[in-house]
Amino acid sequence: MKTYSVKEAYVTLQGEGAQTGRAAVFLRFAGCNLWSGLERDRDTAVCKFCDTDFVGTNGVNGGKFRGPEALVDHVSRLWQSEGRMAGEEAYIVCTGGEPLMQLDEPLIDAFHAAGFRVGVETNGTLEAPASLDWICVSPKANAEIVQISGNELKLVYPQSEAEAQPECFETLQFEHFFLQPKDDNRQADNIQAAAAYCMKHPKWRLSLQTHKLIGLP
Ligand SMILES: C[S@@+](CC[C@H](N)C(=O)[O-])C[C@H]1O[C@@H](n2cnc3c(N)ncnc32)[C@H](O)[C@@H]1O
Ligand SMILES: Nc1nc2[nH]cc(C(=O)O)c2c(=O)[nH]1
Ligand code: SF4
Ligand SMILES: [Mg+2]
Repeated sequence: MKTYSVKEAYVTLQGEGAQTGRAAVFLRFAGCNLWSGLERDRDTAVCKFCDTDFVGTNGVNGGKFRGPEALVDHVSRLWQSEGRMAGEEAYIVCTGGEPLMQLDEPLIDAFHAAGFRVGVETNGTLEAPASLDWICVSPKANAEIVQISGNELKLVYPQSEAEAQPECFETLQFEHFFLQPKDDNRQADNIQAAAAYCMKHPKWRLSLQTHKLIGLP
């Protein structure tokens, strides 16, 4: 039976994109195909600006889970821990790392059977299962995008490479287009640049990482 490696899992509010403010279990899978996660490899990685520790299974509520049922039980317990009910608004966001390295149809089916709707945050380099309820693709320069449709495209901005400019993505099949300012040592400038771009190009909306503003994980 397949073993899922989870860095951490916790209930928070979705901080980004069109579902901002929605309560969800964040399920962070370990590992990514665009960076080892080790600081010594950052400069040579395909994706160099990651704001996340996704290495190993030692985070809060992390671990290895044998088979879909074990992981669904774990997530259901977290969702129900503060009186939230299984059912209509139960929501899980699968992220990472790159969740599509591990998230498969049997796991999505099991989440659905437990009453969850299932979203994913992906870098778009792997095809997303069609049974997902919400697909957020965040393309990265120098990484071919194969998942070219979904609910939202959320581009970290700015990325200097020509193939990662907003214009490259705006004909893809998404309902929402967001620019998310890159969180690095130039964050204030990046916010201003993203805001200016959105004002000039109304197809794009600004996605601030609102969880970071209010101290949520
Ligand atoms: C940590 S990634 C995990 C999911 C997937 N690997 C991906 O890249 O979409 C979650 C989201 O955070 C965004 N992100 C990562 N580093 C960021 C940073 N320094 N500033 C702003 N957004 C960032 C990603 O682009 C993605 O939308
Ligand atoms: N609150 C909160 N919202 C998020 N939306 C996407 C996130 C991610 O890291 O995938 C994230 C995250 O790490 N925390
Ligand atoms: S693809 Fe996502 S998880 Fe992987 S290094 Fe980039 S931002 Fe981080
Ligand atoms: Mg995050």
